[in-house]
Amino acid sequence: MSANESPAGRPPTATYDSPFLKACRREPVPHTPVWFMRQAGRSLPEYHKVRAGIPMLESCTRPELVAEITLQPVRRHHVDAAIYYSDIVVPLKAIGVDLDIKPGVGPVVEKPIRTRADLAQLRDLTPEDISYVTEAVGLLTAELGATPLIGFAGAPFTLASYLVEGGPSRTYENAKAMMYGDPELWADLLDRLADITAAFLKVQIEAGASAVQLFDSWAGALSPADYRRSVMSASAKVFDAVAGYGVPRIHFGVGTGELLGLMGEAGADVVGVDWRVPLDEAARRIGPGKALQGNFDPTVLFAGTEVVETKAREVLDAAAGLEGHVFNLGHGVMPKTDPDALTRLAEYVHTRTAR
Ligand SMILES: Cc1c2[nH]c(c1CCC(=O)O)Cc1[nH]c(c(CCC(=O)O)c1C)Cc1[nH]c(c(CCC(=O)O)c1C)Cc1[nH]c(c(C)c1CCC(=O)O)C2
Repeated sequence: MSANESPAGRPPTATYDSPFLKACRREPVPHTPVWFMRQAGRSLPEYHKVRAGIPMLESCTRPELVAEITLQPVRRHHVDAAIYYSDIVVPLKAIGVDLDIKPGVGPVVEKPIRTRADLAQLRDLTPEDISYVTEAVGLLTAELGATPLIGFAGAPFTLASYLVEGGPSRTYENAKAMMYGDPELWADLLDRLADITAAFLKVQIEAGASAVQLFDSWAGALSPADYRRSVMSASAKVFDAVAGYGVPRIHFGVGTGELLGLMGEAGADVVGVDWRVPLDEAARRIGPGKALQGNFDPTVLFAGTEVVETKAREVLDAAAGLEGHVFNLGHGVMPKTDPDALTRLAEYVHTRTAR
C-alpha cells in the first residue's frame, strides 16, 4: 500500500487530514506544515528543568517524562507535528549493548564491533524490551489529538558508524575499513541493524505514530557507488518492513546532495534535504512521486529576524513548484538557538503560505 491511501480496513485516524500528513501524501494543504528536527531538547529551558539530574538514556525510559518533553515544543512553537523524544541508540541500549550518551559528545560504545564475534552483542529487539515506548506513544497520541506524532530510528549505516567507531567520528575510518575490507561482515552487521531498526519503528507505529523518519545522518560520508553497493539494501529492508502500515516514511541525512536520488529509491515517501542543495534542484535529483522536507540552515537562526525571514522566503520560493513540502531545518536545532526565533519562524511559514 502506498502512503496515498487510507490504511485499508482501518478507520481514518484523527491525524489523517492534518497539513503534515497531507503534504507527505502530496495533497493540497491549507498552509505549509512545519516541524523542526531536534525541536525537543536542549534549546528549551523547560526541557532543562524536567531533565535536571536524569541521565539522557534513563529519561527515554520514563513514559511520562518522554511525553512531557515531546509535547513541550508543540505547545511552544505550534508546529504541525511532534517527534517522539528518544534517541537513535535507544533500541541498541534496550537489547543490552553497553553504551551511553555522554553530554557534549554523543553516543559512546564500550566494546566497539570490529569482528564477527562482536556481532553477538546484537540480538533481536522485541516489543517487551521497549514497553516504555508503547506506553509513551499511547500517552502522546491521546494528548496530541489531530497533531501527528513522528516516530523515528537511526538507519543501519549511521548506527553502524557509532557501533564500529565506538563513538562519534568525522572520518568513519573503522566503519569504512570494515565496509571495504570485510564486506560480508559489514553486510551481516547492517542486516542485523535493519531488523532491529524495523522492529523499533513497528512498535512506534503500532502504538499510534502517524509517520516515521529514518535518520541516516552520516550517510553523506559515502559516495553514491558505495552507498548503492554497501548500504542501500539495508535501509530498503527497513522501509519495506513498515510499508504495509501506510504511514509516510521520511528519509534524511546530512551532506547527502549526491545521494538524494538513491535515498528516495530506497523506499521513502518523503526525502529530507539539508541546506546545501536548494529544494528545486533537490526535486530534480529525486524525481517525481516524492514529497520533500527541509531545508532551512539552522545557523541562520542566530542572524536575527530579518535574515531569518529572507532565508525562509528563499526556501519557500524554491519549494513553490513541489508536489509536497514539509518545512524543516536542514539539520537539528542547535542547543544555543533562541527558542523565540523558532516560534517566529514557524509562524512566518504558516502566515506566508496560508491559502
Ligand atoms: C546522530 C543522532 C543521534 N541522535 C539522533 C540522531 C539523528 C539526528 C541528527 O542527525 O541530529 C536522533 C535524536 N536524538 C534526540 C532526538 C529527539 C527528538 C527531536 O528531534 O526533538 C532525535 C530525533 C534526542 C537527543 N539526543 C541527544 C540529546 C542531548 C542530550 C542531553 O540533553 O544532554 C537529545 C535531546 C544526545 C545525542 N545523541 C546523538 C548525538 C549526536 C547527540 C548529541 C550529543 C551532544 O552534543 O551532547 C546521536
